[in-house]
Amino acid sequence: MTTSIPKVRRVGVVGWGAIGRVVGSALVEQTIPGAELECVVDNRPLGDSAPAPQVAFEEALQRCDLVVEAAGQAVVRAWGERVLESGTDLLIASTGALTDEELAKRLLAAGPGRVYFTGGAVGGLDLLQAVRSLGPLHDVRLTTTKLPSTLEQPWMDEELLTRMRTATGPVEVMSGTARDVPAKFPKSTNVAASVALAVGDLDTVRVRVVADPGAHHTRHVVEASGAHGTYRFDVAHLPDPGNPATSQVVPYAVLRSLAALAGRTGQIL
Ligand SMILES: NC(=O)C1=CN([C@@H]2O[C@H](COP(=O)(O)OP(=O)(O)OC[C@H]3O[C@@H](n4cnc5c(N)ncnc54)[C@H](OP(=O)(O)O)[C@@H]3O)[C@@H](O)[C@H]2O)C=CC1
Ligand SMILES: O=C([O-])CC(=O)C(=O)O
Repeated sequence: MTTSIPKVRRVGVVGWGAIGRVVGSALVEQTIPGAELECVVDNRPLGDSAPAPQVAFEEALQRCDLVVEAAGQAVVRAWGERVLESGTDLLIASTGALTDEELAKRLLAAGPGRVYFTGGAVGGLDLLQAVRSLGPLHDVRLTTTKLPSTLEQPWMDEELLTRMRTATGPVEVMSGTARDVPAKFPKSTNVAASVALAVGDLDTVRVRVVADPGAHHTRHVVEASGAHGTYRFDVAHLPDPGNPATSQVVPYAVLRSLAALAGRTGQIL
């Protein structure tokens, strides 16, 4: 009998921010058996603060067999297909990029690398994806509530900005579908696209974005119903102290995804 030597995934982290730093540091500390940090890609020179070589994206494709995108939707658009065509797998955090359905189709068709999406800040996606096999979900709603400052966008007019800045309670800042909302809040509502990915339709998912000065926890409530049941997932996360637009749990969701990709046994799939 021959014993096969498990392959160690050589991981490149793109984006050395709230998510990337925690993911990269955990990989260096070998908390994910079968995965190690090979290199880091970021806009800014990181100097000694990165625990692995900082390289250009092209070099990361030579060195890695798995790239974690933790930089933003623009990076998925600019690099997604090239990563996959180079034979490197890609784990995406900025799922909001999938609201571009042409891009989503191209990513799913590209290879030989494989594309994956982390569940990120929202729960229940596995169950919604399973339920979808029984038949479509007719009514899917997501309500995301965050601190007003994390939701301010360049396209907002003075009236809305003033309303958000002077709010003493919850203020609805946008309602729309998972097709519209992640493009308007690219760093803050990727969860809407993640829910749409699970239920298989951007337009079915109705999204409300609420700014609340009392939202010391970021809250995502997913409610769904269909012929086979009703579902409700309600999460409240502490925000990352350095980047309150991102919940503290998100890098750990990425690490869980990496553990599954590295073949960790006992993993909940
Ligand atoms: N699925 C989910 O639940 C969630 C997804 N996200 C997604 O993850 C992304 C990262 O989140 P987070 O870590 O909190 O963000 P941060 O802003 O803390 O970090 C992102 C880092 O990526 C860098 N970066 C941006 N563009 C590029 C580029 N083209 N090439 C290399 N580096 C780049 C940024 O540099 P600079 O600042 O100079 O631009 C920054 O250092 C978010 O933009 C969001 O799209 C976030 C939270 C939840
Ligand atoms: O971290 C969160 O709670 C959600 C978030 O920023 C996103 O969906 O982009």
